[in-house]
Amino acid sequence: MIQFEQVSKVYPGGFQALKNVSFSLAAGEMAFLTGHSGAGKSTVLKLISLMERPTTGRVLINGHDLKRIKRKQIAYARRDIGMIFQDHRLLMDRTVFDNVALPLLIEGYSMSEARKRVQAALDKVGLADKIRHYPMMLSGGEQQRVGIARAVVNKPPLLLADEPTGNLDPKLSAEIIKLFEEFNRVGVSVLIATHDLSLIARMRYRTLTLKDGRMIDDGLAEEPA
Ligand SMILES: Nc1ncnc2c1ncn2[C@@H]1O[C@H](COP(=O)(O)OP(=O)(O)OP(=O)(O)O)[C@@H](O)[C@H]1O
Repeated sequence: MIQFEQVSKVYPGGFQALKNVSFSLAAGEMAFLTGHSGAGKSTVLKLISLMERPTTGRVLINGHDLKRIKRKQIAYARRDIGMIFQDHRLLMDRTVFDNVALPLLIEGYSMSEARKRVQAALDKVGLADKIRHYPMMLSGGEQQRVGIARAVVNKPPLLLADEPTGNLDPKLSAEIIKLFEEFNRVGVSVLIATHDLSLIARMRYRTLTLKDGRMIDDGLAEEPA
């Protein structure tokens, strides 16, 4: 699904965020990406979602070299990726329905089809009864679940999450991870960037570890002492 081959990224200004990073994530796999602040986790996600381009090396998605995707094709290519952010990036002056429907309406779905899909996505994250609410009326955990519903509403084969539990307590964090597991169980590939090692250790998933832009480990995380 995702393949990094000797990828380096130097940002304008000269900072090298990634150094010769190679790894792959198989279709249907779920893994965590961890490392200290500034280690390069978000940069990896930005390269996959075409928000940044590698300086050297190749990033392939389903065998397609992202270098071949032209600027005009980026929006189309991104439809296959559901993105989830720590700050969920909801439109606060729009209802839950409007927020989740947005990607579908941009893609040109009819309102009646969008309504069905939004309902199904909100059902999956357990928020069907909050469809007319505004994000302000929801708890932090609920807001994050609206963000997840928006990411999955057009059924992308890949979910990328950047610190999705960053603002949540351990119990809510576990619930969010359980949701990712449910999507993974039906075949969606999931890559979750987080610095929360205790969360990862409890999960026993494959964990990719970055340090100063290098991939230093790829295996199961250790339980913190
Ligand atoms: N657009 C940019 N321009 C210049 N430098 C950048 C840019 N984006 C990120 N960086 C630098 O690259 C390094 C890696 O950033 P990145 O956001 O990938 O790290 P991270 O592991 O996700 O960190 P955090 O956990 O703090 O979000 C950081 O030192 C950051 O300052």
